[in-house]
Amino acid sequence: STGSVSASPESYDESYLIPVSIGGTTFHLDLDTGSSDLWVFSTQQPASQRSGHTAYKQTGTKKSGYTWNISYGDGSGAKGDVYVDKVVVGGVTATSQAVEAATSVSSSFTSDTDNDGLIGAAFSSINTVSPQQQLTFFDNVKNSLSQKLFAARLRYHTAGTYDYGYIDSSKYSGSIHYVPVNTANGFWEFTASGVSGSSIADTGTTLLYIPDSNVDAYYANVDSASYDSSQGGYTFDCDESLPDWTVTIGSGSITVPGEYINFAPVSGNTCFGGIQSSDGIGFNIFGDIFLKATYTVFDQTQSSPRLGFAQG
Ligand SMILES: CC[C@H](C)[C@H](NC(=O)[C@H](C)NC(=O)[C@@H](CCSC)NC[C@@H](N)Cc1ccccc1)C(=O)O
Repeated sequence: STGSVSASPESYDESYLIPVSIGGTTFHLDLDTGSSDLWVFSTQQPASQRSGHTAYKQTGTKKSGYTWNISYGDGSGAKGDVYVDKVVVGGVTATSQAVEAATSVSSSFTSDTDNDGLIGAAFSSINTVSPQQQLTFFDNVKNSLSQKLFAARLRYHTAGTYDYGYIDSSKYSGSIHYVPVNTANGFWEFTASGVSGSSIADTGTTLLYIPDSNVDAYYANVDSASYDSSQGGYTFDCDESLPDWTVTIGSGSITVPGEYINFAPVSGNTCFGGIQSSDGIGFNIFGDIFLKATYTVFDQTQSSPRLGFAQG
């Protein structure tokens, strides 16, 4: 089988949401290659905590005694219990998917009323369900796919797609360049030339986080840029045109247009940069600012997983 689903950006491309059918109800979820839990808002939460969200009514079979509890790098988190239900994404069906129903979520999830939860697409080894870890949607369906892969084509300020089971050559230029993935930490982790340390491809992270030295070198070419500790990152005049950022990954290179690196206004005519420091995180994070310039293939067709990057 194959399938394709639209990925619609929230304002400023903060995140990209896809329609997911769970037990016949459609939820708008953040497909997140940086985590491995499929969780949704549910009627088990206080009404005030789920106001404005589509909530799961536990249509599936409860996995008694199973719980989950996840924390994210931005300090947000959620927890709850576990059901098994039918999940459909872009026409691709998992008949018995672990659906993690929230009993509580942190305030940033409550306030983002476009988002009804996350569908994790990192490796199942970091799924948080206890006493037995559960498989991601991709792990559940990959054997049924024509090819064991999915591909992200996120776009700048407009809807993109996630393709399942096939590569759409109309969505990129040049060729796809593949690099090996280290799965030891459960992420789609790879090495990028000229960027020290390990990097992860994370569709669920908004910005591009790279080491201080790379960040400083980039903004040295932006006259109005400075590090603003009150905003927690580099800011600059919204009207200043920004240089492109190019990186070599394996045998290919990807260029992020400067326009994409103006993330959003923070106050008046001051804008917040899409490139920020990864120091203190433990990984570089190639989030949406980078991914929206690419066609990225999350590939398990070989004996070991690999990532493919092409210019979008
Ligand atoms: C503080 C938590 C650390 C980062 C770690 N958690 C993780 O690595 C989790 C799985 N992944 C994440 O926190 C990040 C990757 C961090 S790099 C280590 N990706 C998922 C995140 N963007 C999902 C999200 C989407 C929208 C709003 C908020 C959050 C842990 O549990 O130990």
